[in-house]
Amino acid sequence: MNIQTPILEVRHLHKHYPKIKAVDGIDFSVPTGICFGLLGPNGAGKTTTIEMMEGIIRPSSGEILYKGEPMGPRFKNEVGIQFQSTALQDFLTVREHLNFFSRLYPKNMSVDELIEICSLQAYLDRDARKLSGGQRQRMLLAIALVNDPEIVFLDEPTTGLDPQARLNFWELINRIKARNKTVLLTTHYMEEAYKLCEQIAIMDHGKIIAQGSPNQLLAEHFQDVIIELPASDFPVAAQTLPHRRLEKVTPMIEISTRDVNATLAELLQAGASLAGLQVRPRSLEDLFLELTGKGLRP
Ligand SMILES: Nc1ncnc2c1ncn2[C@@H]1O[C@H](COP(=O)(O)OP(=O)(O)OP(=O)(O)O)[C@@H](O)[C@H]1O
Repeated sequence: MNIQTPILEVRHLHKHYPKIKAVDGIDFSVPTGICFGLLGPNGAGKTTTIEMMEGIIRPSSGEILYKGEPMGPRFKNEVGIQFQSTALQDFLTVREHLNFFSRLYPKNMSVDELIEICSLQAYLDRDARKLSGGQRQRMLLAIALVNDPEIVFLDEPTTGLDPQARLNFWELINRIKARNKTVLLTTHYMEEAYKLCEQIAIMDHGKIIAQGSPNQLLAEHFQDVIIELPASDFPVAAQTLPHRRLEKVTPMIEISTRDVNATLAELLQAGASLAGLQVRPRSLEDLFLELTGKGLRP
């Protein structure tokens, strides 16, 4: 493989159902060794896209290339897919699951390595049905890695996990990346995408509406920063500042500014208390809202 050849390339990909264009002509490429995030609101077409890339459903038209060639048996041997928990066998322990799935592939990562990477030491003899959400996701990740894949597909792997379990899972993804594996991730969590992904593509209505590195996209779309302060501290005299109320989320006011000093001076002059004030850069969540007009809540 030429060093420049992306590990995966999607060209003019469509998936049309009788009543909907689930995926409507998308193009992107995934360089080797990065974490690539596919983002979008509910129904955007992420799962349909990822399932075509995994070879689970057939595109209506377009093509997907693996290492520059149409997907074939080589791809099947070199891909790892994190299954949903329904793929687990009743009554088997974590160790038994890893042994069971390892035997299905000619090429393996050793069970000891899987245990180490996915931090499963403490649960090896536990019945898989008795694992917490975070522990189950770690075991499913280990199963996705049994064939020592070059590319790993993770479809919303942290949905429903508590913040600590999500943080633990991010650490595992970083361990996988450190082994030069490519990760294809879908997520509803913008912070997750920002922390893990070198590149993202944002989908809506079956199309890609933005793609690039998170920081590059933020720089392209925003030149301002946000000043946040409690709505109760926002004086009437400052209403001319460009602001928006977040009443539905928190009783806060967000003020967009390119000149923080000038805006702070204006707020003080209008009699605002700055005690509860925060200044933050624009986030991927802001970008997502701006591009799709929708909040991201799993
Ligand atoms: N087999 C199918 N038959 C008909 N319509 C489908 C089928 N699969 C998906 N769709 C529709 O295609 C659109 C895209 O669905 P998809 O599951 O890919 O979205 P998504 O971005 O993964 O959403 P979510 O974040 O909710 O998982 C949706 O409107 C969905 O209802």
